[in-house]
Amino acid sequence: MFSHPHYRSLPAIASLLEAIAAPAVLLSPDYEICAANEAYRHTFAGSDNDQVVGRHCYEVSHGYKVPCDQAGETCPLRQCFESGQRQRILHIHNTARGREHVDVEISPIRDEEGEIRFFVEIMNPVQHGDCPFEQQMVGYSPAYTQMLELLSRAAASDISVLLLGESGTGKELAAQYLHGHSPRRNNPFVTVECSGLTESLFESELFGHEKGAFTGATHRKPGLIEAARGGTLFLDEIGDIPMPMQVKLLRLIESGSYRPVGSITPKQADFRLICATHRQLGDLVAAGTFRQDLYYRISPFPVLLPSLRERPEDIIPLATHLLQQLSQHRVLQLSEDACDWLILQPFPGNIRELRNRIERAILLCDGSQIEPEHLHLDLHQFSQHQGAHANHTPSAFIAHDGLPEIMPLDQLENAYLTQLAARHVGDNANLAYKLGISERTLYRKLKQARAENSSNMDK
Ligand SMILES: Nc1ncnc2c1ncn2[C@@H]1O[C@H](COP(=O)(O)OP(=O)(O)OP(=O)(O)O)[C@@H](O)[C@H]1O
Repeated sequence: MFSHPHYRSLPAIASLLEAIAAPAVLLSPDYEICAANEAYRHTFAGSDNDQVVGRHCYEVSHGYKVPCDQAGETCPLRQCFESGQRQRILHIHNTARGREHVDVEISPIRDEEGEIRFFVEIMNPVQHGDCPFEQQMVGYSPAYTQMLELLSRAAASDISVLLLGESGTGKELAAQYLHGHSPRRNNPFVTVECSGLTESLFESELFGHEKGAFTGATHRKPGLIEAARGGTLFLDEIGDIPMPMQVKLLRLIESGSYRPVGSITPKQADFRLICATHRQLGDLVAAGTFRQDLYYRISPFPVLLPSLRERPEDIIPLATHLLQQLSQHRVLQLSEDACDWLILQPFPGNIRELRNRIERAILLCDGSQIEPEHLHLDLHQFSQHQGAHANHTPSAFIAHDGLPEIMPLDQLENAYLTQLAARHVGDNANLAYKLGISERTLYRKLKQARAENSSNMDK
């Protein structure tokens, strides 16, 4: 197979591959694996060299029968061949440990005439095996993979990252990921929750204060900037910082120095900045409530975290991961019905809402299988009953103070079900799930409610 003159240097290149700690292969332009290092063999085929050499990379890494670009993915080898340059891309590989995101880096190897003869491909796992379980990020959808690729590109540098996304999409976890994959990972990761901080508290918390700086300052207190020295400062909900504090933050970012409250000597800061917000900062700038200059300073590398609605295929892998994480002393699994129910949910609270549902379901489930009824309990239903979302609440029986009028329970149920059924036409199965009853029971109750309503009208 390797008798062609181009393959003469193979043994030398193969032994060079062993000097690379990450999984690495030598590929031909026809996607054939010509040599593989120990780490690659261990990751993809146990330890037997013959199981990978001579096979196609797309077959071993992905289980595909055709190259990645013909399977709807970007193929790094093809891109490298066409551009003649090193390429980097995030791919999901089927390893012996399961599906994993890997940062694929591929470089061309040329002969004396400058023709590309081989490619060296190095695969760095994106998630370190030593990452604590609760900090592991799960997801395989294209929207999530694109986001993860941006994070892994930004992680190695010191660039300021702005994490944008709805509440519960994983912004704080993404900030921890950035820190954990950065050269600063052995130094502190310090979170500052910006919403609700007053100006004076913000200043003394962030910059620290000297002894006697204000009444009650009985000793010198180092601020969070000092605590983050050499590490990462994560400003969560930065869109909530009032204007006067924005000026101070801007000064800190621009000059890299700050003065503790009550001190005249400036101190040098040393942190990598990550900010997050669920707000549209552009709109806040337009409305004049967020400084444009600060916006530009914090957003050289914006990353948008997709909502769960945009990645429905990740709901079950996430639910399974959270179940494993939260039920450590029990062996629990999701029933098929529970999975079917979960993927129908809109999840306005994103992964945090999914997590809350799983956490409650673990407590409500006595057996070993989580069923839809364990997942139903819904905060929105409570708030609807409290009149918080009066537009979703059957108005006929809600009094001005938001509480239901006192009326016989069966009438209340009839009125409630009649209005719900009118709003969910053709969606009885989902409605029954949400109400925690079978579809047949819902049908029976609705029939009864309609009969009673019409007999009341006849009276
Ligand atoms: N990709 C993921 N894989 C597994 N768990 C995740 C993932 N993303 C988020 N989570 C979990 O979802 C929950 C919410 O995440 P996180 O607190 O990071 O969201 P957030 O966007 O910062 O929310 P908020 O805007 O409300 O502060 C956490 O329990 C987190 O561990």
